[in-house]
Amino acid sequence: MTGPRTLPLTGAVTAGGRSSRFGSDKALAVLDGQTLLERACASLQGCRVRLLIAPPGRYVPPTPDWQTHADLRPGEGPLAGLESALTHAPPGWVAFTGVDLPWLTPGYWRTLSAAITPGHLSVQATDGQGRPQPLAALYHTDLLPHVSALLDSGERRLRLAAPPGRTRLVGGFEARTFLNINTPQELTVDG
Ligand SMILES: Nc1nc2c(ncn2[C@@H]2O[C@H](COP(=O)(O)OP(=O)(O)OP(=O)(O)O)[C@@H](O)[C@H]2O)c(=O)[nH]1
Ligand SMILES: [Mg+2]
Repeated sequence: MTGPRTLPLTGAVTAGGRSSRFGSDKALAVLDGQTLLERACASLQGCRVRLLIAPPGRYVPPTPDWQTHADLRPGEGPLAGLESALTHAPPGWVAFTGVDLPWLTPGYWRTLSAAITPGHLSVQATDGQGRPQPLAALYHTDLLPHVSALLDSGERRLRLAAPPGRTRLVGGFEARTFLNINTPQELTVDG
């Protein structure tokens, strides 16, 4: 899936995990004829720059225009994946997600992009319970020093990547948007 580069963002898919709950590499698990990695990348195909954050050589990106970059500190979780994405992205906004949210769409990212406002450094969707979704969010590259400082201090929680006062929250999404695949059973639940 190619199409016009309509989103003035860097798209980044973090795929450096071990899929320990899934039992095999969940990035390569298939849903409706596409791997989870392909589905995540497809939602971001309209971005100007596309980054796959994973060990080089682990995956063949869905199209050749995805640049693969390793973590700066491997094995530390998605917050370290975000650090690598913010390091390798050109200055500006990064649409960041994982491989395990198979129902994200280009329209999802357009909605978050439309909510970018001066003074904010992150735009995050909220689910039906009002909880922010940091694994399918926009982050500004200006957050890099903050994210690196968190990691330096031993912090690993992705939800701390953006200070609440600098985060714009957006609600109103369909429930299945945030269905997250951690086990093979979750893949068989129809979104
Ligand atoms: N770059 C990078 N991405 C990661 C890392 N750990 C997890 N991820 C990615 O972050 C997303 C969500 O992580 P998890 O659901 O915890 O995935 P996981 O760590 O592979 O699975 P579990 O081992 O079951 O926790 C997935 O896309 C993972 O590939 C990491 O150390 N580095
Ligand atoms: Mg994990």
